Amino acid sequence: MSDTTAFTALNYIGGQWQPALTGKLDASLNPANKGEVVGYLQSSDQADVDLAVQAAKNARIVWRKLAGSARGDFLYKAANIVEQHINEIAETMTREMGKTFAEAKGETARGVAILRYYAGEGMRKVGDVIPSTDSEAMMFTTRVPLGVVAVVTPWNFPVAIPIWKMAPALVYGNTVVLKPASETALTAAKVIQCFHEAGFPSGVVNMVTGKGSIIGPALTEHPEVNGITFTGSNTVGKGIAVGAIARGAKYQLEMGGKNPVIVAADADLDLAVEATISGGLRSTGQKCTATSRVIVQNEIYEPFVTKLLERVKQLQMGDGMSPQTWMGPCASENQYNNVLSYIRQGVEEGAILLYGGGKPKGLDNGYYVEPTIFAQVTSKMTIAQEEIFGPVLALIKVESLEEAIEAANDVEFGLSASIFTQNIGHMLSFISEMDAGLVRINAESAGVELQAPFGGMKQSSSHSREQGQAAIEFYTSIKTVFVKA
Ligand SMILES: NC(=O)C1=CN([C@@H]2O[C@H](COP(=O)(O)OP(=O)(O)OC[C@H]3O[C@@H](n4cnc5c(N)ncnc54)[C@H](O)[C@@H]3O)[C@@H](O)[C@H]2O)C=CC1
Ligand SMILES: CCCCCC(=O)O
Repeated sequence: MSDTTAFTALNYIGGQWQPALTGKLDASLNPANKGEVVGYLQSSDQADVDLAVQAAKNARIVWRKLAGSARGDFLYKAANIVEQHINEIAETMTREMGKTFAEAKGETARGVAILRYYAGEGMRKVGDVIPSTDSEAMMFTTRVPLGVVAVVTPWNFPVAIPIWKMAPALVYGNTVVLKPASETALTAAKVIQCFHEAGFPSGVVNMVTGKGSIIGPALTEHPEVNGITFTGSNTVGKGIAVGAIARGAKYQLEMGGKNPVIVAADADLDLAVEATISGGLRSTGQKCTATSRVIVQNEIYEPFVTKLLERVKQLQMGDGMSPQTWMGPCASENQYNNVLSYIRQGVEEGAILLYGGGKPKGLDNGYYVEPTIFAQVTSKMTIAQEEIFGPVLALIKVESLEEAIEAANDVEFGLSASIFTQNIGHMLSFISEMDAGLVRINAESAGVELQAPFGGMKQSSSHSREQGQAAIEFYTSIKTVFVKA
């Protein structure tokens, strides 16, 4: 791989880099510097998807017949190559979607760790021996891959999410076709190049880029695609589920969040403030696990808000490539407009704009939105119910802890939730009563660990789990085997 100047990413099909049959390109733009073209991606259509799926189907048998440890060795090689190119991949990520270079490096390092984790999974047991009631028979379970898996991913973690889907899919014997978000297609191409250099057999790993509305359904509804793993918005995810059910394909959805942090009266306020800032505003609030609702007990509301405002005012916005930058721009013009629209709606519905709400001075050349804090937010307001996916925090004041947990649960989502308290009773009540897939005590709502199950409840998920050893449940099918001599 060369430097990170503007370049054109090709599709990767059957072990070959190739242009889309459409002959069309789309531009990938830098949200921190309007008009800067980071590079170009293939604007593919159904015919390109058909080629990729066919290549993945052709590679199935060879790949499945390898031992898990042999498949894992390819992942170890890919991990080493990604690690060697960490700066180039991270810079491409920052220039494509705006997160700071430090965060992009951290995410890429996380991708390396995920690859190594799943490489090791190739050596672990996959079934159980179960005693049959027939004493002359043997019964056991084993697992088989789904076949061809479609991997459809969003722009907010353009390295970690594709890898935490592809690595388990591959080590458990599937072949994959990746469809990355167009906004971060060049970053995806840099990662796929690492898989290419690792020497995966042709057709095991494929990537097709283009408009989600065009090649998304072409891939997820393709009759030769056996499984679909998706992360992104609820709107798109539910559409994928309908198509998958219609043709009996297995699917996995991880979608939106509206994650609360509860600050109890006995909380360590400095810790709670730092976690609210980090969990809510890092990556410009564009994490599905980001904090967006801040539920504070009345007794400490004023000191908490005073500390929060003091800290928010210190945050440095700017181009993610600048070492001074703490928070970059929104990832795209579309995301920027969405966030500003929600801010307007918050004001119109009567929330009090305590801080931010507009464009930071001197940063007109990018899609920047100030860190924004609303007060006097009620649970039924749009900004308390809908996922904004931007640097916007909604403060909700409550009297009791019971009221706090009730407010925390008063949304259709259930991905991640935090509480700050020293009281073990409060912790146990929160763990038991909070309807979320990730519940975190005295820790921010973001920052999941790769070895643990990840996923949401309610409308955040299709209720499977990714990451850790939980991932095997989606990427394989169990066979119960009965053998009589
Ligand atoms: N729960 C989770 O783990 C995560 C959820 N998200 C959610 O995703 C959203 C932001 O990410 P976006 O990329 O904008 O989401 P999105 O849903 O617009 O796109 C996600 C992926 O789906 C593709 N796509 C678009 N239309 C499609 C269709 N009709 N059929 C198949 N694929 C299609 C896109 O090209 C992209 O690759 C937010 O709502 C965020 O909360 C994002 C990251 C993680
Ligand atoms: C798609 C959401 C990824 C969550 C990553 C984190 O909270 O560390």
